[in-house]
Amino acid sequence: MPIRFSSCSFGYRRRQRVIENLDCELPPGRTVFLGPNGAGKSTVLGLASSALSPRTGQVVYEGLSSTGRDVGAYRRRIAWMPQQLARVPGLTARDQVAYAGWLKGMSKSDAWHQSLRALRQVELGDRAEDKIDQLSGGQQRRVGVAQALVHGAEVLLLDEPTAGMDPRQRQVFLDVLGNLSSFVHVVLATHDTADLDTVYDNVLVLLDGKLVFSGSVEGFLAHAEAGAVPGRRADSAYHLLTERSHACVS
Ligand SMILES: Nc1ncnc2c1ncn2[C@@H]1O[C@H](COP(=O)(O)OP(=O)(O)OP(=O)(O)O)[C@@H](O)[C@H]1O
Repeated sequence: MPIRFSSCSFGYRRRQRVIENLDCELPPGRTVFLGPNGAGKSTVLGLASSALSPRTGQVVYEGLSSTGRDVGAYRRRIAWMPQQLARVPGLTARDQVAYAGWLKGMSKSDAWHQSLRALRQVELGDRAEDKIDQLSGGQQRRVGVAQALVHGAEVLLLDEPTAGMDPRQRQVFLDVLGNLSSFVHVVLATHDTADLDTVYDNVLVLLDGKLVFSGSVEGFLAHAEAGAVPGRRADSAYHLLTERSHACVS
């Protein structure tokens, strides 16, 4: 599936360069996207979703460019859940999910029908008729995942979906990920390295807008300190990779 970045640069303001000449692929399967605050993860996901347009270079998914005349077809195949969910107060959870489907080009009746399926997928079928602002923060994030799932996209880009979830909600969410069809590819930005080896296939690590690691979970964990206990290997690998790369950059 890969979403391919070719010589991509992007900044939010003139002269700002958050991403510079990025050449990389977001791989197929389940990918966890790590990096410190401000590394540029949300920016990369925004570019991959086509919500942001690169200043130079291009982002391509299966021959479709994220900008220009391909953008509609590109967006139908890729779903994005940003960190800040756009909630419409007064709408029910189901209205909100159906609306997201309609925005992606589904007919009203199809979006309405599929919205309940998507809410059931995130275990919120019984809350479908509740107003969105009556749900907890973690439940609202699961509604956001349902919005990403409603139109049957091939790629889900999820930006810190488990932020603010309690351990039970987080487990529900991880089960949802585990139950997705193998035809759905996921790239998930997070600071959470727990259960990395049981949930994901691939790891990306971004630092100052540059990828300092892209590979399998096993390849990533091989960077851990020799003595790291099993539950700490992911943390150890992350810290060693980012510290080493910082030393190279500075
Ligand atoms: N709307 C914006 N306007 C100006 N600068 C921005 C904007 N959004 C992000 N930035 C800057 O771009 C850089 C990358 O931010 P980004 O949100 O992509 O990082 P991140 O890795 O997702 O961080 P976090 O883990 O904190 O969510 C940061 O320096 C940030 O200050």
